[in-house]
Formats: sequence, structure tokens, C-alpha cells
Amino acid sequence: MAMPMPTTAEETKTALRLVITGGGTGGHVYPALSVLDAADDAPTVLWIGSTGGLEAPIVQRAGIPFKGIDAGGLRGMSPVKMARNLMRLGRGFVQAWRLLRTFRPDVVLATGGYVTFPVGVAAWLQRIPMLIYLPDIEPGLAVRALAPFATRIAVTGEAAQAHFRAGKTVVTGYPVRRALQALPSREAARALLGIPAEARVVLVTGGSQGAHSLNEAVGRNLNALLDMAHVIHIHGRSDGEWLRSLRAALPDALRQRYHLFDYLHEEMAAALRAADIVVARAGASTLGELPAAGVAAVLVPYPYSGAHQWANAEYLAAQGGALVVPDAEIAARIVPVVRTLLEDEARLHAMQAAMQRLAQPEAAQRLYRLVQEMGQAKRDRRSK
Ligand SMILES: CC(=O)N[C@H]1[C@@H](OP(=O)(O)OP(=O)(O)OC[C@H]2O[C@@H](n3ccc(=O)[nH]c3=O)[C@H](O)[C@@H]2O)O[C@H](CO)[C@@H](O)[C@@H]1O
Repeated sequence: MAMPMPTTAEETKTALRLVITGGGTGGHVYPALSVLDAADDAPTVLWIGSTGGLEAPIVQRAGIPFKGIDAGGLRGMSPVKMARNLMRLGRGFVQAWRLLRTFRPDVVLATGGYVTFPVGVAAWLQRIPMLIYLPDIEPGLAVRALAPFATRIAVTGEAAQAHFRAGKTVVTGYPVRRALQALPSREAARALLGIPAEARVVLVTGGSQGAHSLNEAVGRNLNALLDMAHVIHIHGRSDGEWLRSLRAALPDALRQRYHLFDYLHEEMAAALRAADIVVARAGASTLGELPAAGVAAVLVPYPYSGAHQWANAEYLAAQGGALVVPDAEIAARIVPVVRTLLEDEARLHAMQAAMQRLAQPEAAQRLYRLVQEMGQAKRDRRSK
């Protein structure tokens, strides 16, 4: 998704100037890319992320100019490391200040991660309006700290509004990549991935960084899973070596049914759309992407970062689109749970339909309209 750059002096003068800041994990990057997908007026964009963060390659791959600044977390670490990260945030603030002074944005969109804090404070001091988008129902530390500096706060669902000052929030839904909405059918998605149209397909994904316990659950039960379905397995940062060895040792017929990847970029939309069932962590994206794909889910919340993934999973389960399995039980339960769903077609279809009812295809447009309105208000004030 290359961002069209203004070509004439006139366009440069009139195009909306937008700074996006967010990073640390994919969950803070894809929502902003989806908002840009919905931009219909060719804004001039600069992304400010963290130096060395995983967001840099994803953003640059999308053709968006990227600048890294110093940033670091402050939670659950030794006092020495915390002091070092505080200094990094201080340096990051100076770097952000200079970038904003040079780029002169009309508006800042912040989507989460520690890097947003120095950028947001610098923007506030320079009187640049800022929209925070919170993908999760519960805000993390960076978003909580940043909220007082925001002009507006957009959220995925009503439950998130309770965490912020009344009147500042607006419910937009979770913005989903256009590619996911554009795929015409499950069969078309399967054709893209080389999977037969009539196959049963299970996608296993541990979010943007992968999940070791999901990888173990697949590895330990590989033959049983492949007897039932094609398995698209995205293993993430760890476990690639032993999983590739397991795959190599499979009999030919089963190996062809095991689609193993470390990470998917553009093909992620096809993988979600191709699946009958997704077995996944319950990061914020599940609230938007699983409904957009209309896929039934078995959700395994990440157990070590508070309860917010449980909140996401239980919400989708309460609406009838997902089952929730605790992390410690997934290795023992992945085969019976997947089998039960595949064998009960009526139940599987009911879950898929329930998921589909939660789709909010307008979310990205809603968010971009807010960005435009806030940017325009700033321009109007400037020209007075
Ligand atoms: C362990 C942890 O704390 N995870 C947090 C992190 O998760 P994480 O970074 O995994 O965030 P999400 O689950 O929200 O989003 C993952 C994104 O990565 C994409 N993707 C994933 C794999 C792949 O191969 N290709 C690809 O494109 C997915 O389609 C999705 O768009 O940020 C989320 C948003 O704040 C939080 O809700 C999660 O709790």
C-alpha cells in the first residue's frame, strides 16, 4: 500500500499532514495501516516509531516514510533498566519534538506502545491535536498516561469508554485491512494459498509475535490435526527449527496439508479468510479481523499480561463466535475441540454467522474521518 505523495506545489500545500505513532508490537501497527487504507485524499504521512522496533519493516514495506526515536517500557523491570528506559524516553521526547517541528503535522494519530508517549507529549506542547485509537477494551500503561494529552480517544467497543473522561471518547470499531474485506470468498482465499476449495482448514496463529504454547499444541498433535484438516500454522519468532523438522518427517500426503510459516504479510488476509476455524491468541485484532473473516474461533488468551485478552475472548464467546480454552489446557484439548466443531456442521456455521454479525466494515473510514476533521480544525485555526 504505497502512499501517494503529493506531486505539485499546490497539492503539497493542501494535503493533510499526518503523523502516525505506534509500535512495539504488530497490534499497534496494523490498525493505523488500515486507517490509511481508508484515506481517500492522499495525506502526507510520517510514521514515528521506536528505533529497532518490529514496526519499522512493516511500515516501510507499506511504503510509508518512517523515523525511529528512542523509547522503552517501564513496567515489570529492574530499577536500573527502568532508569535507563526513562532516559531513553527523555531522548525520544527531544527527537519527537524536532521531528514534529520539521514535519509540521495538522494532526497526530497514536495507536499504542511506549513510543507514543514522547510523541504525544511533544504534540500537546506544540498544540497539535492528537487522536488516540485504543484497539483493546482495556488500555495499557502508555495509553493511560497519554490520555490526558489527547484531543479525542477512539475505541473499539463501548466497554472501553469507562476508562476515560466522559465526552472525550468515540466508538469507531476495530479498523480492518482493506485486503481482508476485499477477498470475495473462502474459496478464492484458498486458491491464493494453494489449498483445495473443498478442504477443511484450520489456521493457528499466536498474534504478531507468535505463541510458544500454541506451537507446542500443534507440534504434539500434528498427525491428528492433519488427519482432520489442512493446517495453516504461523509460528512467529520462535520454534521454527523443530517445527520445520517435524514437517519434513511427515509422510507426503500429510506434509502437503501442513502449511507452516514464520510470518505472513499480505497473505495474512487470505489465511484468515481461508479458514473454517482459527485457533489463536486473543489480541485486540481478533475483535475486528475474525468478524471480518466470518470465521469460528478457539481463543487461547495470553496468560501473562493481565486479563485483557480474556476480556476480548469472553466477549467473542458471549456473542457465540468463539470458544475459550485456557493456555495450560490447549495442548490436551486442541484435537477434541477442533474435531467437535468440524463434525458438527450446524454448530460451526452458527459460530461463523455469529462472528460475521460483529463485523464493523466502516471502522477504518470512521477513524479516518475523525483524523480529517481534527486536522482541518487545526488548519482553520492556523489560517485565522
Ligand atoms: C502478548 C501481548 O501482550 N499481545 C498484545 C499485542 O498483541 P499482537 O501484537 O499480537 O496484536 P493483535 O492480536 O491485536 O494483532 C496482531 C496483528 O498481526 C497480524 N499478523 C499476525 C501474524 C502474521 O503472521 N501476520 C500478521 O499480519 C494480525 O493479522 C493482526 O493484525 O497487542 C495487542 C493490541 O494492543 C494486544 O491486544 C495483545 O494482548
